[in-house]
Amino acid sequence: MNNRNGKPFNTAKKPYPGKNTSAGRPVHAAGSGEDVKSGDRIIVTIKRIGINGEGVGYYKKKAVFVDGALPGEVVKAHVLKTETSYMTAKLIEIEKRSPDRQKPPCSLFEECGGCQLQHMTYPAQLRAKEELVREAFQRYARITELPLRPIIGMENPWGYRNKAQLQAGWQREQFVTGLYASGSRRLVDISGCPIQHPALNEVTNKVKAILTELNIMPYQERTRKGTVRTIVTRVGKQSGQVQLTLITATPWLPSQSKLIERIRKQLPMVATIAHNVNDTDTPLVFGDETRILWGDERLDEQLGELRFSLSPRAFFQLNPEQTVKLYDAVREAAALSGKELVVDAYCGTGTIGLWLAPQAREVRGIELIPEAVEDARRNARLSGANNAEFIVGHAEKLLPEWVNRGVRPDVIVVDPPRTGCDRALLGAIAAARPARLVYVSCNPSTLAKDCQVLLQSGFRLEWIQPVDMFPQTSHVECCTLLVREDN
Ligand SMILES: C[S@@+](CC[C@H](N)C(=O)[O-])C[C@H]1O[C@@H](n2cnc3c(N)ncnc32)[C@H](O)[C@@H]1O
Repeated sequence: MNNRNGKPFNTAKKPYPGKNTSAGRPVHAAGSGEDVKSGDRIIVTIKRIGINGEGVGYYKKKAVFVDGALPGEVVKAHVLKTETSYMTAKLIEIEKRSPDRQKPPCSLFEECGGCQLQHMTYPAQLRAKEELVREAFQRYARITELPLRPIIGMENPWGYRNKAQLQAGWQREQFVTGLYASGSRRLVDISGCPIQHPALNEVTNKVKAILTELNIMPYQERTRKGTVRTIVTRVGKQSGQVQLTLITATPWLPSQSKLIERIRKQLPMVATIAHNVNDTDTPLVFGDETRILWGDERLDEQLGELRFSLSPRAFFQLNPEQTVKLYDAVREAAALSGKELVVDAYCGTGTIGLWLAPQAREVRGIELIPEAVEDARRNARLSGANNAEFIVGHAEKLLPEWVNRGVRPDVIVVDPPRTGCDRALLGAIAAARPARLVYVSCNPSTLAKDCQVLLQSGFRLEWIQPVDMFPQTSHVECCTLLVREDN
């Protein structure tokens, strides 16, 4: 099950301060020496924020995860589960409140699985994210003196998301769209999300109303009846145009021409209406087949000076404003002089490779999804980058093949999914011995684990630049520079 970042859902539950389900149970203070069982209440001092946005404290040296608690707070919590090395507990009462606590601006924060940190002021979120990176490197790479740069935050940390992916459902005799609640398949009806670009909220709501008028029903997993599974919208930051994709469980879309006509009339900002079919039970949002029903095949987007053209399924960074800052950090890390061969592994639509192409001799990108590679090639043409080529394949297969054939990149950039780099890829990087390795990551834990492997194969960690790509959530992106020890 994925959330709207296309990442696994946070399985932790949101807090319900004030609800006490353990009446009559003893309250233990930390270090009292008593054994704690599930159902007991404990008093914990929260030290930091965990990877899913939960508060982390310690009870007799055992980590306690308390959803909704903030660093510096002393909380009374109801123990839910005890394991050998950790416990999970539910927040009952805040005994000492953090000055960083705020009323979550979105009324759905407690229910919706999208954001984890709205109960924290933005400066505190940024500090917590730096701590997450430090903690990951301490835990997984045993590095305590980390060359961590201050995180780059946003001036306005709202309305930044350029893409919304909302599940369709049927509730109270109505067509609703929303996200699943944390750790469940319960759909939370969302008619306006404050971290999304306002155009996405408007388009989704109007499309939902048009579908209702035309009696086109949402698909329901339980009954396997209905049509529309997901409404995906993506907005171009410069143009304000919206690419709309309706994902259906059925191979057809009823009342198609009326649907197109009404969308065009009521939503002039929609530049593409696409239809994707997903009739599988997998957690993947998109199926294999996408048809353009009306309008442009691709959405135009611009990052800095570069122009991009995006097909409905292609990956593109969700926060364009912060992406420019992230890619600038990549450019600084790559320190190109014009003579280098750069490999951009996990290149998506070629954005990083093309950012670097003007300063490189040659760029080669590797990407698994053929449509994304087509987009990358088109983007290279749009940007006039005739020194960049993009190849479909697994990075962990292609790079080792190239290295075996004697290819020696000067700079390798990797930007893998949350699971991190494949071991075969890390081995090939070690064998290729690039002067610089730039590791872009959205998961500090896998970044730290992979860095530990790379540090053992002759690289030195120069710096890590965290960038807040997803304000209000617990996600943090990092650009990390590793250089060869012998350089
Ligand atoms: C985090 S995205 C990065 C995309 C791009 N660098 C950007 O900034 O937009 C990771 C990309 O890796 C691709 N991918 C996943 N596994 C891969 C693999 N084994 N080999 C090559 N690409 C892969 C995904 O399709 C996705 O486009």
